[in-house]
Amino acid sequence: MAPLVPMSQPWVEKYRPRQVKDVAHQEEVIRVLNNTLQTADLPHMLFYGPPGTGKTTTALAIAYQLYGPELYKSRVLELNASDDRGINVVRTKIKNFAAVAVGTARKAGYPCPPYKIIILDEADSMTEDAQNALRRTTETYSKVTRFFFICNYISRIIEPLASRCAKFRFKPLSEEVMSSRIMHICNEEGLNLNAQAMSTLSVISQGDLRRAITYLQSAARLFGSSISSSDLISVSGVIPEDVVKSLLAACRSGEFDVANKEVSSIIADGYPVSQLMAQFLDVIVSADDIPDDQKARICKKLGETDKCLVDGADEYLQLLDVASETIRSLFNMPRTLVF
Ligand SMILES: Nc1ncnc2c1ncn2[C@@H]1O[C@H](COP(=O)(O)OP(=O)(O)OP(=O)(O)O)[C@@H](O)[C@H]1O
Repeated sequence: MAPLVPMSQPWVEKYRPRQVKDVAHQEEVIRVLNNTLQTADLPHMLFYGPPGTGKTTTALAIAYQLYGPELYKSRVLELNASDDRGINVVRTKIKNFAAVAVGTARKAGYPCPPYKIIILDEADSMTEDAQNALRRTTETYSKVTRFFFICNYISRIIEPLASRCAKFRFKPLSEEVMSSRIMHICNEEGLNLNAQAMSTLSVISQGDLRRAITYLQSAARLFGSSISSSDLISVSGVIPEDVVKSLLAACRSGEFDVANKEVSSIIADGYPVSQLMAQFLDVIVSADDIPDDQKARICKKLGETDKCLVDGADEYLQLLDVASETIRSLFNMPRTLVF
């Protein structure tokens, strides 16, 4: 077995870009922000987009480039998902920090503007009351404090708050960008990842670089410096492709007993059904030989089943329901025809 790789710091932190210009794949956002950094006169900002695409990294980099290591701690307040998100935190912690004015400071190489920054990660998990209270706080203290709101879903940020910010959308990272960042980490950490493992990592991380780096570090910790595709699958909780394909093959047989046997075996093996459904959806959507109307029927059932699972329904019955509807769709059986 290859030697195990000693770990200390999480690699997502170790390889987090420190400068705005080093954030990959968000050229448009970075161009505008670099211009803004020249004047050091920032508006309130709202960064939104899928997970692991560089939103937090960009906010931290801007703050660092403005204040440098010495002033950073006193000028920047970071609040993330582990902090309380209710109205009380807005009335106390945020307000207390935002209200105190700061003067101009001089630190060589850093603009040190005369305002502070509050970075609110996962702002879309804040209650509506808290967001309303924040709206007033951002207005009242806008001369002395700038806010960076970070979220995945902009629709969950109340309009009066969103409209007070410059909005920046972060795109999911392309496979090439993910691969090049991963290659960089592999080179630095002395890891060996073949082309198949790289492609698997890209597929299972779905454009989320944080997830890709975390899987890579977990695999290195468990399997050493030579990492295979199956090592990555086993640390990711992703269901092996052949299990998903066997379920579809069983449905294609058109026989309920065959599908039921496959479903029972999947449940007995303990695979999480909601994850299986997500992967089954990908297989259905990308199947060239399934006509659109059949795909639509199966996708609708997957959506209904997903909701049932969230509400606590039985995994075996839900998976069997998906398999049954898949057979019905593939063989154009009317809904009333039940096995
Ligand atoms: N565009 C990018 N360029 C370079 N590295 C990136 C980029 N996006 C993500 N990363 C890497 O992934 C890690 C996580 O990124 P980050 O915390 O910025 O994601 P995020 O968009 O804020 O995600 P979330 O919505 O889950 O908070 C970073 O430490 C960095 O190593």
